[in-house]
Amino acid sequence: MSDILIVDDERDIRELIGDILEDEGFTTRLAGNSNDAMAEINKEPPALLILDIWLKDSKMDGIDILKAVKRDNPDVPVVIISGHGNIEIAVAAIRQGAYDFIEKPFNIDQLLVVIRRAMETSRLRRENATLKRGETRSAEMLGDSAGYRALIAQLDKVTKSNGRVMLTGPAGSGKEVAARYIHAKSNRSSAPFVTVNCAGVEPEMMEAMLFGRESAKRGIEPGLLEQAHGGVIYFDEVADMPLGTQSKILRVLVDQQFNRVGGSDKVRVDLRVISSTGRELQEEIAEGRFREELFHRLNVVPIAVPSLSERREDIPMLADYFIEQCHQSQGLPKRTLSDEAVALMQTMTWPGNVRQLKNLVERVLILGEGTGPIEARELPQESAPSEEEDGKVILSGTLATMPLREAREAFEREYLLTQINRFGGNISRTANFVGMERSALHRKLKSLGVVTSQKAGARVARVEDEGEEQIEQAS
Ligand SMILES: Nc1ncnc2c1ncn2[C@@H]1O[C@H](COP(=O)(O)OP(=O)(O)OP(=O)(O)O)[C@@H](O)[C@H]1O
Repeated sequence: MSDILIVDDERDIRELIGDILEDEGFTTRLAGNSNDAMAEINKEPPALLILDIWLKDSKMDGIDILKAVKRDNPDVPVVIISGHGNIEIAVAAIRQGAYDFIEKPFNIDQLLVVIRRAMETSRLRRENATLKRGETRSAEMLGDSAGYRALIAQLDKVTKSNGRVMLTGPAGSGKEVAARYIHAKSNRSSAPFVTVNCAGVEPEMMEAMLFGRESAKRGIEPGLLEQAHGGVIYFDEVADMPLGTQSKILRVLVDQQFNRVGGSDKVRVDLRVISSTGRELQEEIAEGRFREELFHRLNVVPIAVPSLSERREDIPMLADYFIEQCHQSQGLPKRTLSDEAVALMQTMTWPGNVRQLKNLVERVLILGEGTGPIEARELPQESAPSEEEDGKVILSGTLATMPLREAREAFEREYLLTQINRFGGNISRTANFVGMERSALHRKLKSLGVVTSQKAGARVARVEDEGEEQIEQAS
């Protein structure tokens, strides 16, 4: 597909451009007014449209044609030809979705560079759209909890604007999924969504990757910014962007244009920028690791993505969804979750958030026992509470699956056994510490089936009906 439609009311110009492009191996069609142009487009949308802004003897001017094309054939790149001194109109055209503009009088090399780049970007965009179709399932966003619904309400508010969004939240909470949601619901949804993994790229490679490269030997290699033209660029973990690159990105945000590495021509891009961070950017600024000016430019609309522990109600729905995904993509058994397994999952700590849940589901399905419901014993038992959870009670897996009365008894038994052994079996000190009368503690221990005994010089506390020593030796 290398068919280019050239629309210009000056016959000499359209024929000149046509001849140049034919010499370069493109097929061209020509139109001298808006009626002919629209007829050609409706007959067969071209691979590229070169469009003069001012069209004499026409019902529509170039901007009207541009709008019609962007409405009906948004994938067709449009290069505007503008008369000298009409730069504002050309910039307005870019806002309407034109790919780029060239000013009359133009030289042939300049024209060819712009056209090749437009064709290349359009090809990448089609490829990206194909990839995206395959990816849409994984970008699906699920939930029904209050925290999730509040997030969706905020995301919905920003989809129709062009405002820069900063998504904050812990690792694996779904920041990228949220960014893809904004893109999919915006009027840029048919244009690319390009992720820049700021943490995963060597600082010295970052600029070539973002801005592209230009050299006599290898020609033009468009970078990610160019590939995202018209769409969304997502800076994942923006705090990891090297300081030098931060300054350059700041310039791009101010000027809306940049040079490729090794190139002298300015490249213009129309982008919506979404960034994410799991770190506190104010701290990074205070430490001199993040540029404050860039922060203010990127942080126009801050949106917090809740951690999984702030939206525990969503866990069953998410787990079912991941089971279905594993079944579809890897043929793993489509198991259900037992009530105990759900209760355990809803009380566990999830430092890795939704990603951790997804990985856990996959692991259980791979290693699991048969095809029946997933049982609590197949899930990892909670390790010691982390420091972050300081002061918060972490339920052990078994406790979480019991009715309150039993859970309370189990807790009291465990708690008192621990205290008695901590105080070397001394009931008075234990009673004093736990805040009970000595006699009341005795009665409590009895009702819980805990006996204390002197053995080998140390007092040990154990649960009577299990007949098993809970703690081998008190200190
Ligand atoms: N609401 C959701 N519904 C369905 N899947 C989700 C949801 N949130 C996250 N996921 C899945 O969890 C995984 C992690 O999500 P994502 O990559 O968006 O997190 P992140 O916050 O961007 O992580 P990081 O900060 O580590 O890059 C992905 O596989 C994603 O598909």
